[in-house]
Amino acid sequence: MATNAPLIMRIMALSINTAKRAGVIIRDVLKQGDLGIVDKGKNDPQTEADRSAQRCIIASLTKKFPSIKIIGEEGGSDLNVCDDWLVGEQDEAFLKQICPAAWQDAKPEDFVIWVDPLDGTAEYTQGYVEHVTVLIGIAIKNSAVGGIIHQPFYKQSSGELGRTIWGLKGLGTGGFTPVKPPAGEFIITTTRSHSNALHQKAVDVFNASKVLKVGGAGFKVLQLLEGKAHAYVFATPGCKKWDTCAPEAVLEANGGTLTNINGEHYEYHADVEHVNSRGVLASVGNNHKELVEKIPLEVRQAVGAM
Ligand SMILES: Nc1ncnc2c1ncn2[C@@H]1O[C@H](COP(=O)(O)O)[C@@H](OP(=O)(O)O)[C@H]1O
Ligand SMILES: [Mg+2]
Ligand SMILES: [Mg+2]
Ligand SMILES: [Mg+2]
Repeated sequence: MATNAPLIMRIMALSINTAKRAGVIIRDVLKQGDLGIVDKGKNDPQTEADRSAQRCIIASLTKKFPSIKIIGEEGGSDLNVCDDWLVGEQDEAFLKQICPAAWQDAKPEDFVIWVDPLDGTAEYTQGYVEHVTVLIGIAIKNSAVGGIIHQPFYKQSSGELGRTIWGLKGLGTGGFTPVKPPAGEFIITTTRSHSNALHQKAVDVFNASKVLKVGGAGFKVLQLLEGKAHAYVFATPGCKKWDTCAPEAVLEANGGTLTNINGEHYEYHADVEHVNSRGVLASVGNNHKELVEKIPLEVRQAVGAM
C-alpha cells in the first residue's frame, strides 16, 4: 500500500513525521540554552533551531524524493546530517486515506515543497513558544495544495508535548478539531513583531471587537481554524511563500480562504518571487470578498508600490 500510494500522499505522510522530528530539534535547542542567534535583517532573526530543523527536513525529503524541488527559508543547507535526523518512515494512518482524484497523477516535476523550519522565530527567542510552528507546504502546478503545521510546544490534555495538523485540498484536515469563530463578533489576528503605520490603518478600518497580536503565519491560521479569530490581516510585504504555502493549503482544505490583500491567490512555482509583496488576508467565513473590499484603496496602492 505505502509504496504504491500516489506521490502527494507519500510526500504528505513523510512530511508529517519529518515536521515532528524537526519539532524535537526545536525543543532540544531551547533546552540546551544557546540559541545561536544571527540577524538576517531588521526584525529577522535566525537561530540554531531554524538551521538544524531545516537540515533535518530538507535532508529527509530529498533522500526519499530526490527529483522534487524543495525551497527552504534558510537557503542552501548542508544535507549531510546524522542518521538520527534522517526521517524515513511515513505516517501510516495518513496513507490509509484515499487520494483525491485531482492529485492522483501528479508527477515529480509538478511539485514544489516550501519549508519554513521554524515559523515565529522572533517569538521563539522571546519565550512565546506556543506561537512557534514548523511549516511544510506542498504546491502542485503553482497552487498550495497540501500542508503540515506542527506545533512543537502545544500541550496536549494527555500531557504530551506537540501536535501535528495537516490539510490536503479535496481530502480535508486532520490533527485538530475545527471550530467556527463566535457569531456577532469580529476578531482579527495579526502580527506582533512586524507592524507599521500602513498595516495598522488596514487593521483599523475593520473596527474589530478584538485584535490578537501573535507570531507566525502558521499560528495565526490555526487561530482561524480553531475559532479564535475571524480574519488574519497583514497589509504589508514581509512574509514569504514558505510562510503561507502550508497555512493556505490547510485553511482552504477546511473551507477558508488565504489570498493577498487584493483577494488574489499567490503562486507557488519554483521561480516565483519569495516575498508575498501584497500582504496576506485570510478568513474562515464566506465573506472574503467583502473583507478585501474594506481595505482602503490608499493602503492597497501603497502596499503594491513597496
Ligand atoms: N518585515 C519582515 N521582514 C522579515 N520577515 C518578515 C517580515 N514580516 C513578516 N515576516 C516573516 O513572516 C512570518 C510571520 O510574521 P509575523 O509573525 O510578524 O506575522 C515570520 O516568519 P519566520 O519567523 O519564519 O521568519 C516573519 O519573520
Ligand atoms: Mg525567519
Ligand atoms: Mg515563517
Ligand atoms: Mg522561519
